[in-house]
Amino acid sequence: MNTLTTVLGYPRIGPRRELKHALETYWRTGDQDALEATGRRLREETWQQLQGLDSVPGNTFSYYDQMLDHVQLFGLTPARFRQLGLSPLDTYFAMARGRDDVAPLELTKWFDTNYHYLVPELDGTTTFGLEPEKLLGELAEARALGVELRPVLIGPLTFLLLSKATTPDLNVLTLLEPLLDQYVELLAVLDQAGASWVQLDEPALAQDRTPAELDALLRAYDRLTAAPDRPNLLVATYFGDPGGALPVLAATAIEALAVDLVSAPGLVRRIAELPSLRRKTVYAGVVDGRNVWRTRLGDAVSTCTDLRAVVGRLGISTSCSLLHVPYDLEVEDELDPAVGDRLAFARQKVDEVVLLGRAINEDYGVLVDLERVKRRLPNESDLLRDQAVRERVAGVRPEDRQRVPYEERRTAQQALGLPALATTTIGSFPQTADVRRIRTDLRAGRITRPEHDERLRTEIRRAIELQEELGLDVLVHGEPERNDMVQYFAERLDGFATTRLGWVQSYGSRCVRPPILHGDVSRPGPITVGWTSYAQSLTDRPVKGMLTGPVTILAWSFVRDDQPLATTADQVALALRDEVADLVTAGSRVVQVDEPALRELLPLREADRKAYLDWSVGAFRLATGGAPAAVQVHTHLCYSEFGAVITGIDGLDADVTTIEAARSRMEVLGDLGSIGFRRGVGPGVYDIHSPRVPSTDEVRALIRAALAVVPADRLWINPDCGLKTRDWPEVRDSLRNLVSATREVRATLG
Ligand SMILES: CN1c2c(nc(N)[nH]c2=O)NC[C@@H]1CNc1ccc(C(=O)N[C@@H](CCC(=O)N[C@@H](CCC(=O)N[C@@H](CCC(=O)O)C(=O)O)C(=O)O)C(=O)O)cc1
Ligand SMILES: N[C@@H](CCS)C(=O)O
Ligand SMILES: [Zn+2]
Repeated sequence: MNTLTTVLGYPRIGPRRELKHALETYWRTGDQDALEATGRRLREETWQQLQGLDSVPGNTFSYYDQMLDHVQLFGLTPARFRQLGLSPLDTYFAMARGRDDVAPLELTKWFDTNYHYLVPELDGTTTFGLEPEKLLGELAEARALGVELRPVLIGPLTFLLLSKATTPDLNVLTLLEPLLDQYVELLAVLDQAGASWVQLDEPALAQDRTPAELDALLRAYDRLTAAPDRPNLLVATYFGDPGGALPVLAATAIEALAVDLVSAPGLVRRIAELPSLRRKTVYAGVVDGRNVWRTRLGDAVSTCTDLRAVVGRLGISTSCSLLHVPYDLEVEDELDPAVGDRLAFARQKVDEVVLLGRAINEDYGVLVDLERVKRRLPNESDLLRDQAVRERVAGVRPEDRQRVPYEERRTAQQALGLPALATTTIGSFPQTADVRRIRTDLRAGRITRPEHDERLRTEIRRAIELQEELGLDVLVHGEPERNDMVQYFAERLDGFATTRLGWVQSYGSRCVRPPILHGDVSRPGPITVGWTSYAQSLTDRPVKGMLTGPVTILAWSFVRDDQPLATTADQVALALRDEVADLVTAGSRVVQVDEPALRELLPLREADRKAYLDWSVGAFRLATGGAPAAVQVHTHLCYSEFGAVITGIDGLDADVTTIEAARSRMEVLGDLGSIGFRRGVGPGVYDIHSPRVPSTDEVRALIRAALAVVPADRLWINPDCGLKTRDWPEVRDSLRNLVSATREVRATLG
């Protein structure tokens, strides 16, 4: 039987971020026709690019987020949005972005990736419905172009487990049966509409699952496969080994299973032990959907050949959706060929899948081509090696990761003269179109480097003046010189390459261009010192030096896979350690090292977490361990639930930790309390994800809630995260309220 080819999903933001631009225009002008036309065009282009595959995934397009699409699909729009009386599209965007006094759905990390999804809300009164118009419209649209789609849905178990119970004590699994009623109906509707396959994504199976959850999985797929009118079902597991869920799925009557052999190559052996899989199609996810290295095609062919021997029918696929990689390497005309030749983006990965399919189907000519491609791949030892960096990492001593005890530092830092409930912000100020234009103008040669620098200094002056006027205690320079908090550093470190158009969706219309960490990392010279010193020269108040930490730099880059992440993290940490030293020499008394992604890289399974926290916390401490006692080290975390890394956060040993908390109404305080966190902490009191200006009353209430857990001399008052996505008027008003609420509460302290 011939081997089948597919990919599990595709990017949707557009090769030149067409969807981002269309969305932001729509939010400004309300031109729905233009937005829909862009959506249609992007879908058509995607289907064209996927034509060479045996099965083309559908429903990979979304105007904002696939989980949010399922909220509408299953009639789960919370009442506070329905009451707004908006059109379906505007209701959808209201859930994503909030509106006036209506808070949006929570935004959180999609597993251990840098993609963020909106969290569906469930409560004791939840009832499900079915609104399949988007899915049906797309099927018809594709069919008119001669393309048959395999609609991709989030599987029922993952959907429930990723949702949030908004009433206490609701076990979301109790909603499985009524939700399955809707899936059964949906399958019938899709069957009726001519879909012969449906893909159900169950990435939650890569996490530890309880027996009750595995039982729910069995019930779910027994029920779905027993549905009278349904397409064939492909269940996709990815981001890791599905563990105990593998035999459960194998025992159900699903027709096909997709497994991620990049993150879990050992699965081939486990699959061989399950005779029921000899009657199913198994898709081998051998092309990495999350990293940009070319597939080692020869190795992939051997893996696929091994798998083919133990399953009913072999399929070849990507390890997960290609949502997490950029569109097309071909447009990257500025990449060093020594790096570029080792890469494959989404389009190239589709070609790899097609090529592998042909090779497995015994086309020996293709195998010869494969070998040629393989030979062109540089040998791992050709990676940019820097002996000095390797020796320095090898020479790191435990004391390099250790500052003097906190109490000694606290005494030394009293020289900063900060009040109780010290106020600060997280770093960035609005990255307006004008600020971005400064960089674009330099790049296009419209302004000179000195003009560029002067315009940035003007931005810094504006940020410092505002902070002084508002009366903040520890200031920031506002980061106007940075395109992105990771890319900026990557552009200034050896061992990284950056792309021109390698955009990857982070959330909604927001994108990032993850740098490519391809060799040994070192710092040719100071990176941030000039801007920070300039800002400090404008004020007597302390200005924070502002760096991105080693774990976050790794998490938000595409990282070499030929050595342990721990080694790569230490290389980055040493570069940052030198930057900290230079900042201190230039007069910085406070240095912040952001680690918003500390939670993100946390392994999905408990058993792997300790080792991760050891090296990640160690890298942060190596970056900051050289700071003298009198220098106050801050760190900042956001975008996550922190419970699972709370001991890691403690282990960072930062003097002050600012952390997202406003959206979750200070949930993190419970976690900090549970470990007896004893250093400075700033739980966010201003939700910066929404344009809403928090009132003084609101901020005061959050400060009071925090004071119940953290004493005033260790409590910091700050927003949840940086202000780069906000406008100046909102920022001014919000920070004014933040400072006045703080002053009011301060006045009541004994
Ligand atoms: C904190 N977050 C971050 C994550 N990952 C990162 N790598 N960085 C992060 O900051 N993950 C978790 C969160 C996710 N949050 C965000 C928030 C905001 C953005 C964002 O705003 N992204 C921007 C792109 C940023 C950027 O690289 N800008 C460049 C390029 C600007 C540009 O678009 N230039 C145009 C020309 C414009 C002109 O005016 O002429 C062009 O090149 O065509 C820059 O500023 O120089 C976005 O627009 O989406 C991301 C993640
Ligand atoms: N210093 C960064 C942290 C974002 S997580 C900022 O303020 O944007
Ligand atoms: Zn943040």
